[in-house]
This record gives sequence, C-alpha cells and structure tokens, in this order.
Amino acid sequence: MVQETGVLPDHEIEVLVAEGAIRSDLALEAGQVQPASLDLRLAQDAYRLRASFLPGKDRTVAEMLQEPGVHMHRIDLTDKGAVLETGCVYLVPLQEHLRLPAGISARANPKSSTGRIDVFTRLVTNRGRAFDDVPTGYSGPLYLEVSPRTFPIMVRPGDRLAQVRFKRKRPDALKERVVSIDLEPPEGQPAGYRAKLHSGVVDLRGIGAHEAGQFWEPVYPRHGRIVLNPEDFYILVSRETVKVAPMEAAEMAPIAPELGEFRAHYAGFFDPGFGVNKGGSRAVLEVRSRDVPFILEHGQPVAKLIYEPMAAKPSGLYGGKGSNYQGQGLKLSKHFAL
Ligand SMILES: O=c1ccn([C@H]2C[C@H](O)[C@@H](COP(=O)(O)OP(=O)(O)OP(=O)(O)O)O2)c(=O)[nH]1
Repeated sequence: MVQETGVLPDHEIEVLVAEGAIRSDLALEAGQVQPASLDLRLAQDAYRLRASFLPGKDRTVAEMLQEPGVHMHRIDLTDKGAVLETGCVYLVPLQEHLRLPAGISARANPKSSTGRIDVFTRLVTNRGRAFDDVPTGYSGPLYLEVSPRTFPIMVRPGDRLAQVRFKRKRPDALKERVVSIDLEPPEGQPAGYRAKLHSGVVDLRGIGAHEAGQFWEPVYPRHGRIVLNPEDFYILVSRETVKVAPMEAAEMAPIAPELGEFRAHYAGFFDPGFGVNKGGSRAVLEVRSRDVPFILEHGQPVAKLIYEPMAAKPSGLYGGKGSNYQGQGLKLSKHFAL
C-alpha cells in the first residue's frame, strides 16, 4: 500500500525515472536503484576548487565556477581516470539530473563505502543554500563535492560515491535509537582500525584489491578505552545491533552538539532490511576527533539513528545480491582484503 508520506522505495524511484523526474546521460545501471535510494554516478570531469562553496539563491553552479578564482583547474576523468588528492576539494558534475515533481524532495549522503575510506562528499545544486538537501520542484543538474581526507582516490566516470533518497511530503520520524561504541572486542581481536597516513591510492574500482595492512592498523583498547588522536581517522563499530524493518529507512545523525568535539559518521543512510538477518548487523562508525585528543569509552553514546517510514515496501531489501555489509561486525570498506 502506498502511503501519503515517506521515503520512496525502489519501484517508485523507477517510476520517477520513467516519468523523466530523474534523467541521466546514460541509462541507469544494474544495482543503481537500491531499496530506498539511487546511487549517483560521476560524469566526465572534475573541477579542483580553491575552496568549497554554496551557490546561494541567485546563482547556478556553472555561473559560480566561471567566477574568477573559484576553480583552479579542470581534470578529465575519461581516459584512465584521475587521482583526487587528499586535502583538496573537487566538484564533479554527476550524470543524473532532476526535475522533481511537487511534493517530492531529495536528500543525499555519501555511500557507506565512501565514508569508510574517509572521503567526504556533499551534494550541491543550482541556487542551493544547503548541502545535500534538494527542495521539492528542483529542476537542474547535480554536482558532488568530493574531498578525500586520508587516502588519495582513483576515480573514473560512472563511479558511485554518493546516494540520494527521495521523500514524499515530510515524513515524521518514527523513532530514534542511540548508537554507542563497542570497545570490548573478543579476546585478542581489535576494536577497530586506524588509518595509516601516506599509505597509497585507493582505487574505487579495486574491490578487495588493497591489502588492509598497508592502509590500516588495528586498534586495541585498554580497559575499554582508546584515545582518539585528532589527526587520525578510525573505523569502529556499534555496541548495539541495528535493525531496519522493511517499512523503515534510517539515517545516522549526530547525537547532540554538546557531546564533544568529535564526529562519528560521514555516511548516514541505513537501508530497509539492514540487520534483518540472523545475528543482526552492527553499525560501522567513521570516527574522527576534532582539534583535541579525546578519550572514548566502551558504551559511550556517539550517534543516533533516526527512523522514517517508507512510502511503500521496497521490492528488494538490503541483504540481497550485491549488499556488502549485511551481517557485518567490524568491517573495513569493500576495497580492502584482510
Ligand atoms: O555509516 C554507516 C552507513 C551505513 N552502514 C550500513 C547500513 C547500510 O544499509 C549499509 C550499506 O550502505 P550503503 O548502501 O551506503 O553502502 P554501499 O557502499 O553501497 O554498500 P553496498 O554495496 O553493500 O550497498 O551499510 C553502516 O554500517 N555505517
């Protein structure tokens, strides 16, 4: 049954494609429509920006890019791809364009695999005054701001770094669940991983092709505690198992600004069906401390999951073919082999 309000499932996203509300230069690929989101694909070039920007209510992104000093150079991704460097901000046009009907808005997030390699992405739209939110009625192109933080990344046209959810009206949250950190792993096992700096390029097409030990070192807590070094990026795991029912979609959000100077996630969408499996699935958390060293303790709340209703049940749920993180415990991104 289709609800008045809620997050659109795969089959309703396909209707948006058929009706021209989602258009793209090339036909959609298999797996691009997920249970409650659409993966967005990089187009053919990338602009190295001097600094991140929002166009503001009177300008398109293309107009902004033409202003003096906004971008430093254009990089062609089409030949052998290109390496995006750490510490730099890039803007990449996406293959997908939107012409949203009244009552449908969209919201983007990095994909989990993107967040897990410490690549920060945000969606930018014409006349946009906020990142990642696309208002109802938006008609125009989409751009992705990409900034690799720890590892340089090799990208090519068609790579899918971010995803977008579509919402009918403004669904009220169904519930919230606090997510806390697990720093008491089984005997002899790490509680997480810390990224090694200056370790090499991560090729986004290289699934399982990178030796984990070259890029990560295991983290072993003492007495259920670790100290986050402000320069470093950590992959940790939730103490709770997370479950998202077929008629729900969840998004991870900061728990409260007063919680301290660290952030516990970059990639926030949890699909319908996630964790609905024997044994459950943990949330993988991307953690970074800002400015000061920070003591993290077992069971400390670090984020919350906000659950929203689906507008209808998806035809496919998370955990089917092509899902990389169902049933996960502590897990690095799919690019690494342990
Ligand atoms: O910070 C996060 C974000 C997501 N997830 C889980 C829930 C989500 O349902 C699943 C897959 O997320 P996403 O679709 O963003 O990842 P992906 O990179 O596309 O992986 P897959 O290929 O498995 O879809 O990973 C986490 O554990 N931590």
